[in-house]
Amino acid sequence: MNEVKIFSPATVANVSCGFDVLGFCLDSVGDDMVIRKTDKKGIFITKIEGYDLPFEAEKNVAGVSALAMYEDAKPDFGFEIEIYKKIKPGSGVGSSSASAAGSVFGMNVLLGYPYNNTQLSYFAMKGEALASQSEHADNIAPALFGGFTLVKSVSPLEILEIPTPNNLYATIIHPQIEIKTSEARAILPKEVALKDAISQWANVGSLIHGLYTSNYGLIERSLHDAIVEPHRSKLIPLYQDVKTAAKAAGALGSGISGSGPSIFSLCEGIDTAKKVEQAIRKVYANSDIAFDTYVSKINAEGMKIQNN
Ligand SMILES: Nc1ncnc2c1ncn2[C@@H]1O[C@H](COP(=O)(O)OP(=O)(O)OP(=O)(O)O)[C@@H](O)[C@H]1O
Ligand SMILES: N[C@@H](CCO)C(=O)O
Repeated sequence: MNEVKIFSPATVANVSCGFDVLGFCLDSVGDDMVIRKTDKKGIFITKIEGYDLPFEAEKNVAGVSALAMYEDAKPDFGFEIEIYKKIKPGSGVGSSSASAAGSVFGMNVLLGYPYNNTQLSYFAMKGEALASQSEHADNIAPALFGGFTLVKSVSPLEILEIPTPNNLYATIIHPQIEIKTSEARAILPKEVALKDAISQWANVGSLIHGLYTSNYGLIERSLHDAIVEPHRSKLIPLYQDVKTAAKAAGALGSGISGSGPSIFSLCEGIDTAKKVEQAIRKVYANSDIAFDTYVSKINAEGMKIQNN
């Protein structure tokens, strides 16, 4: 095979209590990418559609992750990358991760699958670091593995797959303002109070238990963030109003998606997810901020090959 077309999904990182460690994969939104072998050695980004992003491999997250893998694999040919970007950069649903993970996923297919998903996550993390100025894999892991993932450690990289309850849906609202991950990280405190840390790790443990046992009530009681949300929520207009409206419409809970500005709500059942969508649309409809919304099943598969 000389060319592979892929769907590279959007993802939600943090999931309220799991800053930098938890994430899940979305089904209804993602980028398309084409990766092709070339006779000329090296990594070449030859097409970018949708958003204005750098073509130089060293300045594009897709190129940085591809170069990291290329230097390890040392093939006697090169790769051309085309990016059809649908996920707005800086939207909080893993735009940079979709590109960073997509390029290495496609290259791995063309190389005959020498790397497993954890090794691919390692290369993708190098690309993600260009965007956020820190190595974290909470968007990359769900994009590559699908479903919910927990990044137990980045060094050495260890990723756990968490089962997804069948009837769990996500509703996303994306206010059209840009928040750069690097800036949203810079405002976070360097130290946290012990009482907040206790509440946070209790919630991470109980959320994982709720996901394993499809206990929606426990998932609901675990979707809290004592550490990051108090700081970042100030960057998102109408954030508390969205949370309140989503809860009143039946959501299990809501939180900042990644570093924002998107806000996710987890819901039991598609009907509730759609009701939540209508409710949160009303919050922003009364403002002068443009927004879009969507409902997505949790994508258990992650990246998809689209070749016939
Ligand atoms: N291929 C790419 N796709 C998206 N962003 C890229 C790419 N290459 C470089 N970038 C840069 O990365 C930044 C966007 O990444 P950032 O992590 O801030 O947003 P995000 O991925 O949407 O957010 P989050 O990680 O919170 O979900 C922008 O500055 C953008 O120019
Ligand atoms: N865990 C990361 C996700 C965004 O890349 C953050 O919240 O900064």
